Amino acid sequence: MLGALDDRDVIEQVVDIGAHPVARAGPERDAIVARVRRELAADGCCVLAGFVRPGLCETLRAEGAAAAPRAHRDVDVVNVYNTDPDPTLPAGHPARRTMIRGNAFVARDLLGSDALVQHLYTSTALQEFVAACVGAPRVHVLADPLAGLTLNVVAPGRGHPWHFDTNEFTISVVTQEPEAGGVFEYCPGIRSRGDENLAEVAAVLDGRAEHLVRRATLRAGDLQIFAGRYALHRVTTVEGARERHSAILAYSARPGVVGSPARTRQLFGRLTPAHGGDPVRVDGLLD
Ligand SMILES: O=C(O)CCC(=O)C(=O)O
Ligand SMILES: [Fe+2]
Repeated sequence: MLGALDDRDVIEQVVDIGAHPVARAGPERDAIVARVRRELAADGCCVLAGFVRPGLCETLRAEGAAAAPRAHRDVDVVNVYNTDPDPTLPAGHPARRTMIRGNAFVARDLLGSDALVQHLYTSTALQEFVAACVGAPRVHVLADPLAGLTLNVVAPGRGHPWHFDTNEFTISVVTQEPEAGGVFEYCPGIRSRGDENLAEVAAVLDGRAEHLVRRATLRAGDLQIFAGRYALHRVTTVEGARERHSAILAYSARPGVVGSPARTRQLFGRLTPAHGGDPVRVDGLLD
């Protein structure tokens, strides 16, 4: 399908670089970076529509669909922070609100080492572009062999409930659209490094804060850049017969980021030797 891939070629072969000239530094890439930064500053979210070449969208979809049965499909009871229940917290605290997590992740090591999305994830050119977009000197793939790159599988009748991400920024590509539902909803910047903003988080969970909720239309092959550590977000219930699949490419400005053992077990049902050490964290928030 793709010839031998030198790193820079990945972007040129996979991305519709006519529409999105992001492969090399220069004025054209700068213009896209400026747009992404504007949208991230205003909204915490930017969608580059038609990022993947149309001819490769079916490859991405088929590779995802082939991997989807390997998702860890435990239906969990979670809170927005994905932390353990803490009965010492006051009754109105958002961490005490539980939800059903109906989505399931395929871990990176089960996606197929030669899948298109693996090449995209490790592409230096994509990382340079992402770093420029998020204003970091560079970004790193996670040191986590499971969570760095995942396929998020949301089956009909299920949703991915409100949550915050562990990493500051996430890049994602829907690889298979649902027939209906499965909408990405988010509340940009609802919390910050120093402020959990518990009252508004609770209001969103209670459905009392529609004014804070935005919706992104994500079509297969679009690239979404999303500031998910500080934005509460979810995928609404998928309707119709088809699963919703999205590839989640997690990067961090800090090297060595690995998920906590508890979260890793929750998401993937297992640990690897990489999950033994002291986790590198980017802030002191609840999760
Ligand atoms: O599948 C998506 O579009 C969002 C997934 C997400 O929020 C996550 O994996 O943390
Ligand atoms: Fe997320």
